[in-house]
Amino acid sequence: MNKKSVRDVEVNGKRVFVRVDFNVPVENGSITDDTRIRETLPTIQYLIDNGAKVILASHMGRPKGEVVEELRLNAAAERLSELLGKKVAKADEAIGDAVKSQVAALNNGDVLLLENVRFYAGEEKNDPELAKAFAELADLFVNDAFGAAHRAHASTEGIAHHLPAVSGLLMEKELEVLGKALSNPDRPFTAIVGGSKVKDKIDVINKMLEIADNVLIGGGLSYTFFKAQGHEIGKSLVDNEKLDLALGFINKAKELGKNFLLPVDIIVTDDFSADANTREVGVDGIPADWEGIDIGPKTRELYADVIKNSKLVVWNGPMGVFEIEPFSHGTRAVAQACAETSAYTVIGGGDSAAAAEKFGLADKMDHISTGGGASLEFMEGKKLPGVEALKDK
Ligand SMILES: Nc1ncnc2c1ncn2[C@@H]1O[C@H](COP(=O)(O)OP(=O)(O)O)[C@@H](O)[C@H]1O
Ligand SMILES: O=C(OP(=O)(O)O)[C@H](O)COP(=O)(O)O
Repeated sequence: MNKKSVRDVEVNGKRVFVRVDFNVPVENGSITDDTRIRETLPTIQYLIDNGAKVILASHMGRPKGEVVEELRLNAAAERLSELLGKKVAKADEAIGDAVKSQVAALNNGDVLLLENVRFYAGEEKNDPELAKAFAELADLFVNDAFGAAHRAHASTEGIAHHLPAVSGLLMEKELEVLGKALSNPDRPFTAIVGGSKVKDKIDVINKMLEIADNVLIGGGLSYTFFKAQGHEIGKSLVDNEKLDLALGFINKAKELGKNFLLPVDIIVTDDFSADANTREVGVDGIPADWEGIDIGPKTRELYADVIKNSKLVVWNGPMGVFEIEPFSHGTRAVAQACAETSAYTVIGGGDSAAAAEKFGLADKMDHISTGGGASLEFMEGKKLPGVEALKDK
């Protein structure tokens, strides 16, 4: 990576403002998945061990500039305390005199978590005044919030204009792994793109057609391709405005000599529920009043084979409605193949990460990104503002 990391600067005795992404799922006040908190431990522990005064900041949810009680970061502070085996102080605000006093009271190695930065309207507007107020709390800015790196907000981008700014260790790891896939992939390189909407995945499919050897398509976005090819798709998900684009991708793959695979069979259903009727059909067999909901067994085998013969696999988006058990087999088969292959496997956050977790296969993957939107934008080849703002090496 060409950006400086926390290891490249002196932190001893310094007040260090660390932007993390503690935007974790919470149900009834309890955190249901603390992956994003655990993944920041190397950076926080490094700073503690090296005598920094650690000031953590994060967003949670989308409170739109107002205080929303359920979106306070108290549960995150408690979980972090447990994981570090050390008291983490929690501020009830993110700027202001009370916070300044709490920062002034920090000893080397102490940790303070500020309140949700999105309680301030200036955060998402990247307001320079708010960025300055954050910067005044610290001597150094460390960005470890890969999950929010695609946002140009006051605590991810603005603050970097007022303080020396470097990456944290999680940010560094994410950029290294995803960056290698983009710039110097081991081959055969297979990209798997699924999920619900074509429009969300256009740029990533386009980029993958250019850099990968195999592009496997699944999930709801397949049906736009099928319709573009003239197949009956019944009530399946479709984006009628993207039919030409879908055909364009098929042609582009041919021109570039890429192996672009669409499902060869499909599970269809007459209702979007666990006890609905289902059938396995070929791509020409979707009944007019049914919808495609998962890839079929032949496709599962075909895709698993490609995955097993790859050296690098990048997966973004489920193959079907995996949240409902009878429609989860395609996504499970892809996850299983990713778990078994000797290829280096990268999961691009979001629903595919949730699926791998649900099937108990998460620890068999080589890298699961902590950023859904961020990893997608990165894989599309876009620049991430939270990274661009950091110091070059
Ligand atoms: N055939 C399908 N029809 C409707 N929805 C689908 C289909 N296949 C997958 N989905 C849905 O797509 C959603 C995930 O889409 P998306 O957000 O694009 O993925 P990701 O978060 O991995 O990028 C899941 O909730 C899944 O149920
Ligand atoms: O959870 C997040 O997004 P993700 O689900 O796309 O990874 C990040 O914390 C960014 O949150 P945001 O999309 O509200 O800016």
